[in-house]
Amino acid sequence: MTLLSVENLSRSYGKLRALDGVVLTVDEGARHALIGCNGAGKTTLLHLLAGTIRASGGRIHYRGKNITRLNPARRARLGIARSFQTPAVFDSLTAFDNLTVAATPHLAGAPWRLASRAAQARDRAEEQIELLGIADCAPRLAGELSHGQRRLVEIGMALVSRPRLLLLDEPAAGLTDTDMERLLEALRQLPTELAVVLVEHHQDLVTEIADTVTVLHEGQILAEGSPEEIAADPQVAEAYLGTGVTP
Ligand SMILES: Nc1ncnc2c1ncn2[C@@H]1O[C@H](COP(=O)(O)OP(=O)(O)OP(=O)(O)O)[C@@H](O)[C@H]1O
Repeated sequence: MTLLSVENLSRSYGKLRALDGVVLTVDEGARHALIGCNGAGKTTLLHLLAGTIRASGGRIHYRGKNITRLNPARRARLGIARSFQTPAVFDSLTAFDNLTVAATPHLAGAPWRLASRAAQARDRAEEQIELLGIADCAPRLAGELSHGQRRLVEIGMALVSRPRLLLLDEPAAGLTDTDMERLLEALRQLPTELAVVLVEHHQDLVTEIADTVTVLHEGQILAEGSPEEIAADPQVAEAYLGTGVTP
């Protein structure tokens, strides 16, 4: 079933068409990767889906509702969560407290029932820490964690809201091999009903995680298919030629 559909989406910066007439469908529970050379428009598309920038044209529908003009907070309340290229965590809080803080705005119940909400937030944080396999990080200050651990904490912060759509911007960027293995394991454990859209340069991660890959080139969709189809697509290879990168 379709969760997200993007029609003719465009974004300009002055005269530059960073994104130009993009059409995209993401099903419930999909694992959808966005790839492309530097400057292809991947992060722009992710920002547009999260609502952190406005579209110059086109529409975004999420669960049948037109969300094109909704701000990020309203999209978050509808179940759209995201991570950033540089992990956005509170350095002076423990990993556990980061997740607890992130869970709090998403809890049901009257805002004045503070004790009950705090307990719920801690339960959610605990559950997520367990699922992501980061119990060793939980009592430590986020500022003292490795880049890869901070990345997992940030993904945990997105997941405690129990989203239906998770947007990940280059989750593997700058990770060591060990952290990469932890990230892959965490992504494999994500709930099957959760849809994930990820921007990623790391080919192994895309092949392992994605069921659909969309290739962006100069703001437009160049190709879409399974990771195997994309790897065999001569147009895609051509687009990457001269960049020193293979898809
Ligand atoms: N705030 C901005 N102001 C002006 N131009 C921008 C802005 N943000 C992005 N661009 C331009 O829009 C185009 C698409 O950028 P975007 O960051 O979406 O590409 P990308 O595919 O994510 O690249 P990368 O892999 O390097 O992160 C680029 O030419 C970029 O320079």
